[in-house]
Amino acid sequence: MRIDVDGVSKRFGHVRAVEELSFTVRPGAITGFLGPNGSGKSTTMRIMLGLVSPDTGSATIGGRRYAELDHPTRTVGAVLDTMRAHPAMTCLDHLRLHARLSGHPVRQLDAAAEQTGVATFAARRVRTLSTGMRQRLALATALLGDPGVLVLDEPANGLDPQGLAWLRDLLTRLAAEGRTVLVSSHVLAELEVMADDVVIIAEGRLVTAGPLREVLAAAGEDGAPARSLEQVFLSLTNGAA
Ligand SMILES: Nc1ncnc2c1ncn2[C@@H]1O[C@H](COP(=O)(O)OP(=O)(O)OP(=O)(O)O)[C@@H](O)[C@H]1O
Repeated sequence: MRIDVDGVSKRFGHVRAVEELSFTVRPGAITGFLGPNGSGKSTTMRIMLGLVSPDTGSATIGGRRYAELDHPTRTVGAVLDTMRAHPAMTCLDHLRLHARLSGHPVRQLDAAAEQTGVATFAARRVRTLSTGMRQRLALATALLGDPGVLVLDEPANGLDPQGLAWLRDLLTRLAAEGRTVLVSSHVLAELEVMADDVVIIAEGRLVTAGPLREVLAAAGEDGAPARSLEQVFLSLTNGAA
């Protein structure tokens, strides 16, 4: 399923968070979503998930707005920066609760816990988790519905090098299964290794979007591609931070 962001604008008071933003995210690939702090990435992702309504434009998943999806949690899994998990609950109880609320089968819970490594600390209470463990639990929650689309806001946050390698493998596998994977991150070196496509925004507006290789080639000089995604990012978003 494709994600289509079409002419989206959103203001919060006098802050223009997103301005006339349009791009698509294709299935079967990892799309890196980049932009300086405050450039509108989280707002755009929240609009995709129906948590924020745009002033103009629309964000659709497989042609439908989130609120119009027949089975939202079976269609889209999300990791947002603000996962609410009760600190006194164990990871297993947290997953059970979410699975029950959304009507997902128990076998899917087991699969999500295995895939994310949560199975190894399922009996721990949420308040005792490290940042990386919380990220894994958030991902497991997102995967409960076996969704075809994943919208992940900084899932690499707080992961150690092993965690980053694990996340890269997991997302690569999920995309290879034909899922649509949109992932925001400030870890450009990591995104460069795993992303097939990139969408770069600054001050709420699109800077560039397309296959990573083409974006690197277009930003290069004298016929040679740009050296790194970081180089492209810094030159294209210069002064926008
Ligand atoms: N609920 C809100 N009320 C007021 N302003 C908001 C709200 N949500 C976001 N903003 C503002 O909108 C702009 C875009 O914020 P957003 O969180 O979407 O950026 P971001 O690219 O995800 O940033 P970061 O990389 O720092 O997470 C910022 O100026 C932010 O302060």
